[in-house]
This record gives sequence, C-alpha cells and structure tokens, in this order.
Amino acid sequence: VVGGEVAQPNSWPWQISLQYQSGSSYYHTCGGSLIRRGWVMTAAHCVDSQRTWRVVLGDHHLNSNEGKEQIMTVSNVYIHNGWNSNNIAGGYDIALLRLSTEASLNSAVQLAALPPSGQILPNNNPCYITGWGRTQTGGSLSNSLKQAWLPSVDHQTCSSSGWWGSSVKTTMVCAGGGANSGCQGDSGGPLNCQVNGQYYVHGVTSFVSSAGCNANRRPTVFTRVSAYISWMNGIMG
Ligand SMILES: CC(C)c1ccc(NC(=O)[C@H](Cc2ccccc2)NC(=O)[C@H](CCCC[NH3+])NC(=O)C(F)(F)F)cc1
Repeated sequence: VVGGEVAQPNSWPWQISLQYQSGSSYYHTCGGSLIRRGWVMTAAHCVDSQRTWRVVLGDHHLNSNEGKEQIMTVSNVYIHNGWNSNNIAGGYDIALLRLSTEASLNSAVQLAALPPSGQILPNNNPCYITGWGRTQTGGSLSNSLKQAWLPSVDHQTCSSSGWWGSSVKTTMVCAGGGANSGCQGDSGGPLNCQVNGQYYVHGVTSFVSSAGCNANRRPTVFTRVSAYISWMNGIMG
C-alpha cells in the first residue's frame, strides 16, 4: 500500500496473509479475505504457480508472533477457469483456497461481508485498500498491515482514454488514481467499501500500472467481487 497509514491491529479481521514455502521458511506473497471458516478468496495471479501455500489469519506484524494468529495449510486451490495468466486485462483474476482446518472466529478473525450479486458502486464511494504490500513503487513490503483511503472510480471514468482505456472491463472495480494505491504484495487482498454504514469486500486487488503503483490516472484495479458471487457459491456449496 502506497500512502495511507498503519491500520489499527486486527481492525480488518478478514484480511489474511498468503505465504509460500521456500526451504524451511515461509514468505508473504499476497493478501486475501476469509469468506467462510474454511474458505479464503484471493487473486488467481497469486496462486497460478505450483507452490506450498499457507494462510495466516489474525496477523498484524508479519515478522512477530502476537498470539492472535491462526496458521492454516491450504488443501485445495480453485482458480477461475476464465483466468489467463498472459492476459490480466481479460479479468477472472479470482481464486478460492480451501483451508485444511476451519478458522476459529473471534475479535481478530472474522468473515468478510460480500456484496449482493451484481451490485455496482457509484463513483467516489468510500473505500479502503488494506495489505502488507510495498509501500512505494520498487520499495519493500510493510511489516505492519496498512490501509489507505481509496474511493471507487466508476467504469466510465476508469475506462476512458488517459485512464485505463479498454484494459479495464466491467467485471473490474477501479479505486484511487492519486497518491494512494495498492502495490506488489497487496494482490489478492480486499477493497473494503462502506455501504449503508457497513464494510463489504467489493474488490480483490489485481493490478496497477507498470509505470508505478500510484501512477496518476491509473487507479488500482480490482476484480469485482459482485460479478463472481454465483461462481463462488458453486464452488463452496
Ligand atoms: C492491462 C495490461 C496492459 C497490464 C498488465 C500488467 C500491468 N501491471 C503489472 O504487471 C504490474 C507490474 C509492476 C511491477 C512493478 C511495479 C509496478 C508494477 N504488476 C501488477 O499489477 C501485479 C499483478 C502482476 C501479475 C503478473 N502475472 N499486481 C499488483 O502489483 C497489485 F498488487 F496491484 F495487485 C498493468 C497493465
């Protein structure tokens, strides 16, 4: 997350850290959202390589154990079959991870609220992006979970020339476009948007400009969660 601030610990209790094993260590690579006690929603581009994954729930500082973490192994990965890793602009950047054990819900670990199928946010809806991703283009990951104010940008604006043009589809959500943005390592994490006083996860962090994470008029682009509700229900049962 470029800009914004360190979040209050566990104030986004559905945020997870997706980590891969290398040697005897695990490394943060993406975010995700806990959507059922045994299921995590993340980005397809996070898990389209063969690795040993684990999910950390209830985390705040990545490199210290504060007793609220729950570490889960992943028993299955379901990538949307429309996903094409050579064409992130095509969309379908969404995947579900089946956890090998069910999470215990408490003040630090809660389920995300998902929007109703098909719901489209108005322009400039209040939203926050959260994650442990790079804090500057080319910078390093954040050790503490960060949040940044990232109001939604409607499709008409986001897909106009000078903005993302036709790279952005109606199955995506745009947010930001100024000094704040997502960045590498925030992928797969939530775009948390306030609707009628409650936060819903409307986006799965997908891409930013290769000219820089917070490039002007290149809002962070998210998979639109409300476009994939029936796909997810079909998988989770
Ligand atoms: C739509 C198409 C033209 C297009 C393709 C790729 C991109 N962006 C990118 O590829 C930039 C590259 C980058 C590197 C370093 C620093 C900043 C940006 N990376 C990204 O946007 C990666 C997803 C890459 C997936 C690769 N299989 N996502 C993210 O960084 C995040 F966190 F914002 F979600 C942007 C547009």
